[in-house]
Order: sequence, then structure tokens, then C-alpha cells
Amino acid sequence: HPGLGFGWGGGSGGSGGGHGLLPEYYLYSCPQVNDIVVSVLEQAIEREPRMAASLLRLHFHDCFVQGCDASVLLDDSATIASEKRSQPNANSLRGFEVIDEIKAKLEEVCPGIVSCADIVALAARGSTVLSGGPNWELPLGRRDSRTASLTGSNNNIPPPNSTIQNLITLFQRQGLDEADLVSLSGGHTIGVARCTSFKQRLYNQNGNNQPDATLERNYYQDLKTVCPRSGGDNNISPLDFASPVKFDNSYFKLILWGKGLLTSDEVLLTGKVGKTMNLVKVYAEDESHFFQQFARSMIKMGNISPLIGFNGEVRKNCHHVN
Ligand code: HEM
Ligand SMILES: [Ca+2]
Ligand SMILES: [Ca+2]
Repeated sequence: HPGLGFGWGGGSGGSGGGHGLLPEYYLYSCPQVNDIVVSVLEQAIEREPRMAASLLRLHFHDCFVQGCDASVLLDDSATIASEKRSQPNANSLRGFEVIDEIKAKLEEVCPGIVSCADIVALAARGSTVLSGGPNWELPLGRRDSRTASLTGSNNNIPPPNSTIQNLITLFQRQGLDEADLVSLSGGHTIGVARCTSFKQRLYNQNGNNQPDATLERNYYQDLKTVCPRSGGDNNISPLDFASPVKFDNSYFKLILWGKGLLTSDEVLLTGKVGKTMNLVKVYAEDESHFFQQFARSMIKMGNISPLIGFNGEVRKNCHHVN
């Protein structure tokens, strides 16, 4: 019953409690919720290993816009300007059908109980675990928004060519610090990016028609074959080419070697901010340290401005408000 979670967890971030969210939220109302999520994920990821990455990213793009409220799942309507049309999401964000499949199964077993926002959070955790990453106790009880924010999606989600200051500022606005920025960027240990997201680094990083000097030479040559100067914008390259479907710390090792794919990846090391530079090195050295911090940061990100109590609703269909 939704009445389990109450109180108003105003604001975002902070480290302590889950803003009224509880790991046991569905203990009586839908005890099978995580089993159902994981069983759908197993099939989806077997069909297409990249899906784990896509679902992890979906939760990030939800939480950074109005908090983790499934605003990202709403389609265009008379009252909704869909976030799916934003610069970071258009032609890029994916996994919606898997969320629909999970929602449909849950509506059969426990109708009207599990929010779309919690499904997205559970899918992100399940995808991490099924890819070999850490597990964590996930606070639940988020409710779904009746609104979306296309401008929020355009403004709050960092672009791939961000400077380190850019990244720190945009994370800080969500209550996330440098340790969260570096560990969560480690989500790029799985999945891919389109040529358009890294092309600038290959051909014109600083408006001087030169490549990014921090790009390792051989990697640079390889990337040019995937991503030519003109055309090929939708060609894809793994974010962590050493292990694109395994959740491990090789993403950080590659950064140390000048083989991070996005500017936003490489500047964690080269951006002249001691804290992030040091953490890249620590996580490259010590995978368990990365896993621990990633789990903590995912809980923190998942706690951004949830709708609880009588706020929001539990959508029947994740694409539309009730
Ligand atoms: C730090 C700032 C971040 C920036 C600038 C950034 C940027 C990007 C970009 C540009 C892509 C490729 C999109 C495309 O070309 O279609 C991408 C993919 C991805 N991002 Fe991020 N990201 C950031 C943080 C995060 C966080 C916090 C997570 C999750 C914890 C995450 C998880 C992913 C995943 C898993 C993919 C691959 C998705 C797929 O293969 O479908 N990213 N990111
Ligand atoms: Ca949202
Ligand atoms: Ca990896």
C-alpha cells in the first residue's frame, strides 16, 4: 500500500535517509517485484547485451530531470512536452520496450502497485548486477510524475564535450559531489556512444581543426575509421572497448591510457581537478573500491527528489499519466 511511505523529502541529495523511500516498500504489496524485473531483464539482456547499459542510462536521465519520477517515460501529449525529444535523449535513449514489458507483467501480478519510477530504478540495479557489477539495497516507493520537462532534460544532463567544471556544477545541482561524478561516470564501463557524441574530439576539439591532444594515438586512428569527418554520425563505438558488456573497472584503466571515448570521460583525469584525477587512479587500481562507491552513489542518485506520499501517482501505463 502506498501509505507505507510518507513525509516530504524536500530537496535533493544529502547523504542520510532515503527521503521516505524504503527497501521493503513492496514487501507485502508486491513481494515478487524484483524477481519479475530480473527475469525480464535476463531475457532482454540475453537478446541484446547492450540493453543493460541502455537501462542504466535511462535511470540517470530520469533522475537528473525533476528527480527519479519516470518523467523521462512520458510521451508527447496535449499537456506533455516529452523529454524523449531533448538533445541528450533524441535518437539515443533506449530501453522503453523493456520497461513496458516489466510494467505489463507487474500489472498482472500486483495491479496499480509498482510505479514506473521504481521499475526504472530496479532495472538499473538489475542491469548492473547482471553485467557483473555491484548489488545494493535499493530504497523504493517513488511515485510517478504527472509532468515532464523538456527544457530540464536539455539543461540538466551534461553534454559529452563538458569541461570538468561543467560536470561538477551539473552534478552539484543534483546534490552529487565529485566522488559521485567519478564513480557514476564509471557507468560507461558498459554500452556505446554514437559518432556524433565524440566526433569533435577527432577533428576539431578546440576550434583549431586539431584532434584532442589527450587522445592516445592508436585509439585516435581507430576511432577515425568508425567516425569519419563527414557522415556516419550514428555509427557507434563502445565507451569501454576493453569490456563493453562487462561491468568492471576497465573504464578507468582506459582513461589512464588516454583511451576514454568522450571528453567528459577523459577530463575526469586531465581536467586539473585533483579530487577527480585521484579517484580515477584509485578506481583503476582497486575495483572493489569503485564498486562500493558506485553502489553508494547510485543510491544517492536514486534518492533525488522522489515523489512520495500523496504526491504524484502510480501510472497504469508508463507512457501516459492516468
Ligand atoms: C558525467 C556525465 C555524463 C555524460 C557527459 C554522459 C554522456 C553520455 C553520452 C554522450 C552517451 C552516448 C549517447 C549516444 O551517443 O547516443 C552516454 C552513454 C551512456 N551513459 Fe552516460 N554520461 C554521463 C554520465 C552517466 C551516468 C551517471 C551514467 C549511469 C550511472 C551513465 C550511463 C551511460 C551508459 C550505460 C551509456 C551507454 C548507453 C547505451 O549503450 O545504450 N552516464 N553517456
Ligand atoms: Ca525525472
Ligand atoms: Ca567494462
